[in-house]
Amino acid sequence: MITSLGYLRFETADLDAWRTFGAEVLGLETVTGPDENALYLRHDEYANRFTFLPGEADRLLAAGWEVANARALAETVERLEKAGHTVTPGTAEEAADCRVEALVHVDDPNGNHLEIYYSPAMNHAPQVNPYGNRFLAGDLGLGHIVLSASDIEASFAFYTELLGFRHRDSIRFPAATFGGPEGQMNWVRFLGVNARHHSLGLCEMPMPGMLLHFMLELSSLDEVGRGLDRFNKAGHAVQQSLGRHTNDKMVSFYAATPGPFQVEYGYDAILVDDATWTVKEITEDAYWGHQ
Ligand SMILES: Cc1ccc(O)c(O)c1CC[C@@H]1C(=O)CC[C@]2(C)C(=O)CC[C@@H]12
Ligand SMILES: [Fe+2]
Repeated sequence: MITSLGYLRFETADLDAWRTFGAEVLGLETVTGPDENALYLRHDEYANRFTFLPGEADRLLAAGWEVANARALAETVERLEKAGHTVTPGTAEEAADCRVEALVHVDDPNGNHLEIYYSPAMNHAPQVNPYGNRFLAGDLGLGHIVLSASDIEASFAFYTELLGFRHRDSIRFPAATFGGPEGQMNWVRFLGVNARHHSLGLCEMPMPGMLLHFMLELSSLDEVGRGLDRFNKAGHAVQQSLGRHTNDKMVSFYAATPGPFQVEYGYDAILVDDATWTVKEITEDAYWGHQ
């Protein structure tokens, strides 16, 4: 059973752009790591939350998902293999690079690559950033990601039945918005693994699985507002204006990154109690804003 979204690893054709964007716009802390050609960033006590490796393209290489301990990892591997998925152990070098004790590799049914790990290294030096940002992460995980899935049923079953993700809510949107057939409605499904409302969104789209956005949560409206100023000043176009979501109640905006996906920068999301939560369908993505 997955307990949180732990890390993201990217390939990038423009490491310098991410170096500047990560530190100066997102307000993350640049940290050192084993590969001197890579860029490492963090925003809480976890030693490594974001790794960028120089390469040909800009894409998410892996989402790292945490389990409680070695036993939980072994049980998860067994469940995946029993269901017919190929699970490959990570090497010692990969674990060292991700700052975890051990990890395994597996693909979801739409080709999004996951790593499942236990025992992330902590960095106990105070997290420093020039903007006084206090990111809400820790046990809630680094934030959330939204992935595309052409066969959303297969990915939904994979994450909920094999990895313990809980369905929180869904929204329908016209398939034509993203190149699908006229008149058809597609789903976005929101899944949680801890008190964060969603750690994963699955967006039904007729294309190979890829990252659509990742979300970072801050502690105040002013941190989001000052972020908005930095995005605008740095020329990272805001692509959806400030607004409040109807499901997790987060106030956020979406902006371009140096990659072909967006970042959502927000605050004020609710926490979910699994004991009392029931699945909903939301029929608007925002109470206001997000234009
Ligand atoms: C509706 C919603 C609630 C919480 C979130 O964190 C969140 O990112 C969203 C937006 C989901 C959003 C959508 O509803 C329509 C299709 C969208 C725009 C995408 O292509 C990615 C995000 C999707
Ligand atoms: Fe989001």
